[in-house]
Amino acid sequence: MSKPVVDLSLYLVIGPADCGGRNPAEIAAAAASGGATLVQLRDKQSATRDILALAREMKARLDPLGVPLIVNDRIDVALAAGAQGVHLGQDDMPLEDARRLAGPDFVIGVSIGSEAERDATPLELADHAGVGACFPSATKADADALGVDGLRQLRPSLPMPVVGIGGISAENAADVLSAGADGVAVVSAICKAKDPAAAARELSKIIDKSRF
Ligand SMILES: Cc1ncc(COP(=O)(O)OP(=O)(O)O)c(N)n1
Ligand SMILES: Cc1ncsc1CCOP(=O)(O)O
Ligand SMILES: [Mg+2]
Repeated sequence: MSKPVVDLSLYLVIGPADCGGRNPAEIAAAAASGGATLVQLRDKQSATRDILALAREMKARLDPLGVPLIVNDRIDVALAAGAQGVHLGQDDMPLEDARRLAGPDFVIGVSIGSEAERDATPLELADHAGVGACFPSATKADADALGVDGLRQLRPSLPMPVVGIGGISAENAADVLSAGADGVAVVSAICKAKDPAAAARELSKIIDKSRF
């Protein structure tokens, strides 16, 4: 097996808490059909076996669409579900341990929110970085907002592809890309939309346009 190709352009981060009672796996599949290029299951509350069951359902729906699945925080769940990768923040499992457990072909994303976090991270062990919060986020109220200027400042010192995250919407996605991000990661902009596929299509158009 070789390392899956990951396109960070439109990265949906999603879990039961974001979906107002709708099925996260259905929303993820709708978003993928609308142009989401990568999906992260982020469930901070459910029992392990429920997270695993949801990861399996998501993977079964996303595989036929060619969209990889990343699991937030839980490398055990990611491996058990056969997901393509894991996302680890600064308080999660250290990258050295994750890489040793999962091997070279597993996709590992890391959160970077400041120069200090960058300096404390073995950057060579991560495949990509989530940088944020770009803007204040109701989804993760404890995340300090860097602003696009913070992203612009950090970007040149990060040797891997970067996705901006936090408070990103159709109104500001182009600013995040012009600050140097390779893609945008969103929760609310898709999960809270009445029509998640249409929301993904709109973001996807904005991303395509801002590349030319
Ligand atoms: C793509 C992406 N970037 C950053 C994060 C945040 O990770 P973390 O700091 O570990 O916070 P939690 O999401 O675990 O609350 C992310 N999940 N995805
Ligand atoms: C997981 C995460 N990490 C930094 S901000 C954030 C939440 C992003 O959610 P939203 O797109 O709704 O602001
Ligand atoms: Mg985390």
